[in-house]
Amino acid sequence: MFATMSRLWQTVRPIRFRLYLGLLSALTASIVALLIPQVLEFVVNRLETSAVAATVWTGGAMVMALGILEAALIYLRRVFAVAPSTAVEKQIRVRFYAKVQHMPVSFHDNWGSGQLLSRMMGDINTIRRWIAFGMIMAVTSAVTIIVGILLLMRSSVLLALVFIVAAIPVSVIAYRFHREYSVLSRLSQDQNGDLATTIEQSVQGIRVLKAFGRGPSALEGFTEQAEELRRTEVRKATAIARFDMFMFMLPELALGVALFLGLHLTARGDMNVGQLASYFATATLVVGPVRMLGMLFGQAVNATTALDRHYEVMDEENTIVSPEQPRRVDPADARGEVRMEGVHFRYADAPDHVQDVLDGVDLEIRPGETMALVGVTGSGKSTLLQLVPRLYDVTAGSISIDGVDVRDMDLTDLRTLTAVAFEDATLFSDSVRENVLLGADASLSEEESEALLRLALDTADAGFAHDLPEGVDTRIGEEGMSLSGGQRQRLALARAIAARPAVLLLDDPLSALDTRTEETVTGRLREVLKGTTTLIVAHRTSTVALADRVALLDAGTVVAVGTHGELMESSPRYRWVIASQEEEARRDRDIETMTGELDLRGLWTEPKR
Ligand SMILES: Nc1ncnc2c1ncn2[C@@H]1O[C@H](COP(=O)(O)OP(=O)(O)OP(=O)(O)O)[C@@H](O)[C@H]1O
Repeated sequence: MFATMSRLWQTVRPIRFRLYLGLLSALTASIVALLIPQVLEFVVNRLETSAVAATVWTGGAMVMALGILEAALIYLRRVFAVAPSTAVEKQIRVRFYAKVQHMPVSFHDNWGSGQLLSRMMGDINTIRRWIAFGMIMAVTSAVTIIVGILLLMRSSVLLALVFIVAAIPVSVIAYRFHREYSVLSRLSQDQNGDLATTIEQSVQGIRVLKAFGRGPSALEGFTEQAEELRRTEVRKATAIARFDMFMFMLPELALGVALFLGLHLTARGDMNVGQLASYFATATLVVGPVRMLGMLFGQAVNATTALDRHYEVMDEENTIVSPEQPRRVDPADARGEVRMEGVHFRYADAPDHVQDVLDGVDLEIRPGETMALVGVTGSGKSTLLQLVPRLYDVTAGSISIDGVDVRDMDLTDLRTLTAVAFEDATLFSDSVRENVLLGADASLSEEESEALLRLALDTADAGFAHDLPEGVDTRIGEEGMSLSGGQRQRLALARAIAARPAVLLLDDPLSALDTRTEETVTGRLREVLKGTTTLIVAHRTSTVALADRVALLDAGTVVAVGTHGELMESSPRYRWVIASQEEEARRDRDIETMTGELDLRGLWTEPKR
């Protein structure tokens, strides 16, 4: 806990001064509150010797003034602590977002999105509450208790000892509570993250769940997860309730014993009435922070857990970064020659006995050439494509563009040189324009951007965007208009084209298009892509036709390279892969026809007589 908290102390460095001021205000407010019993003692003792009215007036005015001062200081504590703590919260959140953004794809393969979401929202919120309130109040309560006990000693050492003795079981109970609650707090926050992942997956996969009638079983699974979290929360609440019970009971017991002893001492004349009154007023003020310390202890444990979870992500090492001294490649002068030499790759979670997905790939794509990548499903085509812009790094061998190893380039340069269109087209909740021009040169003038947008949409046969309710300014994506799979794919393709890269990487970008649209797009791509080196994963023979040459990927290596015609003649394996792809395409077409017939029958209704 202390190591984590001292790390937090480094994080709050920019607002430390204001936190000190907040702490000072809170401490002064507590001391002011502790002065009130001293006034009480003074008033009670003076009543016997001085004029009653004057003493009462003076005492009353002093208590009121101290009360107002205490309230003003509490206000100041909030002013000093709350605003800067929200600034730190924002800073922590932005850094977390930046970290998650910069981490390689392999990091995201391992982390559930719900876990990241709950760390980004819930945990950081807990940390902010600890900075703004918990941290200051924990110190203030501890100081109040210490000063309070010193004042109690001033009234009576014996009676103060009663309080000190009560602190022994409190610390034993607090230690045991800490051990139990830390485990429960971590469990609950992890379960919250898992629950968020489940919600996110169910919302994203709602169509699949509905289409396969898996809604009830998904609900069952979710209910079970929610029940587990509920059980953890109940265990947490029980632990807090038990701890709170002792934190309430022990000070009250101490007060009871002190009252018994105090009255006895006063009756014997060892203590005056003023001292007794002051003792009990101070004791009542000390009891508050003791109880609060219990609550704050729970908050400290929650904050430590939240911080540990936060730092777990922040401490993850980013393996895909720009080298310290990158070799500059000017995207404007790039020829786009791609060379792969002895490329090996295996996913981090692959079992030891499994062969590398890419097991020594050698391939050269000439400047301006369009190369199709063909292979059976799972042969590693998408994986190979992702190695070029370093979404993953090769585990051995090298990939170079224009003779420069991609790992020696600045990442921004590399990702300006390359653009990818994935099969699974991701669009953001933004306008068509913003989505398509996402990777476009930011220095283009408005007219140039417009022209580029038009060219990209035309090439990808995405002219439908102009007919949307607000044309290319129509908001699409999750919070906007829903588009069909083919429309989404065409926009993703337009986005890759608009980036005007030297190396274009297309992961089966036409799979959701019907044959006729695919032909149109293929023809236009041929024209526009003249001069752009293109590596295209092809599942359909019609896409292969787009390519100047084809590479056949099999068992982790490139086993044949040549034109489609050459390979059809020379490679039996290629003929077999193409034949299976055509068979698959024929089956898809049959299914399309069958669906059409079914639709017609469904739509046809008996005319009313
Ligand atoms: N993120 C990942 N983590 C672990 N293994 C993965 C990951 N992505 C893919 N794989 C595995 O790597 C192998 C190659 O997958 P890849 O997607 O590259 O094949 P592909 O040839 O593109 O397949 P398809 O034609 O079906 O798209 C597969 O066995 C797959 O299970």
